[in-house]
Amino acid sequence: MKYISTRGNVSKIGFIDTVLMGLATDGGLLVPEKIPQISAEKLQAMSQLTYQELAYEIISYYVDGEIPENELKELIEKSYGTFRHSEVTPVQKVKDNMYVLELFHGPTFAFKDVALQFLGNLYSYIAKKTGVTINIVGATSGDTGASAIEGVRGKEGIRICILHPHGKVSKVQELQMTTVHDESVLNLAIKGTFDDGQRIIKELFADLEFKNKYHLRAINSINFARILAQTVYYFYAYFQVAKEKDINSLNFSVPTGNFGDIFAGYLAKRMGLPVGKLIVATNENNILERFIKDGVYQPGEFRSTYSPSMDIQVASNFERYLYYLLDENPEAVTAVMDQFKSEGKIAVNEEQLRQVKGDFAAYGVEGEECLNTISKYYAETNYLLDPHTSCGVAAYETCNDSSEVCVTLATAHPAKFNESIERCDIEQTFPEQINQLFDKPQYLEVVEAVNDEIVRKLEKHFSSSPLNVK
Ligand SMILES: N[C@@H](CCOP(=O)(O)O)C(=O)O
Repeated sequence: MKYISTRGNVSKIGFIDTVLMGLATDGGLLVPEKIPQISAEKLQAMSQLTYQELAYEIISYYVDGEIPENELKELIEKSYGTFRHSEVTPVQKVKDNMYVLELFHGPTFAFKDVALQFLGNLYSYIAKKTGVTINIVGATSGDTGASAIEGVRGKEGIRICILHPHGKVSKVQELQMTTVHDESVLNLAIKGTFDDGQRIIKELFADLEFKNKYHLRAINSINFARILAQTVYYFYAYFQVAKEKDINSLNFSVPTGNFGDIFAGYLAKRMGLPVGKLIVATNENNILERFIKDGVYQPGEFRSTYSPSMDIQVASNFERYLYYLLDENPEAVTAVMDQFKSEGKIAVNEEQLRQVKGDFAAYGVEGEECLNTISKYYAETNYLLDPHTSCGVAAYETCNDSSEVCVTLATAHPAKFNESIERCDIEQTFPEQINQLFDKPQYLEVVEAVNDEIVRKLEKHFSSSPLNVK
């Protein structure tokens, strides 16, 4: 399996180089040259596997022998050994034809752990095998940061710096990131939005001299390994639902801001998983919803919402989808992305819009609807949704036909967003790991969202005492 850039100027690199490169050196995103196809017989055989066995099968297609079988199995075992649920990502039936896929049983109570426990161990493995330096920079709207830090903290040869928007993440998200006291971890709270942080990260990666000098690595979903690890739970959910229901295909409703999680579902579908509708659930920051409905991709005004992890205007993985929408033509992708840079918007033609509507449905939750959905499901089913999952459920209610079976991705535990849960007059019990955070000191620096200031901080952090790789 080889990987190429959506913009055509990186070709035929292997899996480990793809992980290390993060953002493609031509500014595009890395994708597999060919998407592996899984036959119906193979799917049948996979349906009986444990989560870890399934992860091995799926990830193997993409690693393609670059990591020996026993070592890859060990990486996977280690990554999911940290989860609190034996099934890793269990499926719960909430109503007839309506399930949730609980992705929050990892160390930081968010779906990001599924990929970042794996990526953290993978980086550590690569560092030990090859001696390369792993200096991670990432941007977060709340969940990726804590999960990435948890994935790499204490691992030799790895340093990490996370940018988060100051005052725009939940209290628990902030504490999860900033109570980690470790010389390899730097938390920068930027005076700006997640989009500012994501733009800065992409600009740093595009500065190849800086990227190479400081060995920058990505943990955001611009890194293909993130998408890959996230495809596994779509397969797992399908097999779990198929055990109790006769289904020909399954719809998924996916709360998404950066388009990574839904893109993983799109990839699973293209690999051969019988996925029906992929429902994009957003909040008032609804660029994705507007694109899927009208074919125009144009950032709107930033809004702080009850679901802060999705407070995103420009979705990183959108370019990966564009690549497939534009018939895998890198010149066309480059032209469209150049147009986006110069004009601030992209518009697809009618035929392409038909294709988009065939691939996705979308719904953007406005205002109190998020809280009302939490209250309604708590009252009717006793299931407590976090505000992002609530957007997913509201989108399911709007876009799913009642005869179709749908799984909504429960992307985080409600304890991470008590600010919203309290507004519903619901008192929840915090898991002990979250309770403990409130007594700890915090370590963070507040900075302007400007490249120079962040570059200075990174230079200092990444030049600090060398971290030994054993
Ligand atoms: N919602 C994310 C934003 C970053 O997305 P990623 O999937 O590219 O890491 C967050 O919680 O940080």
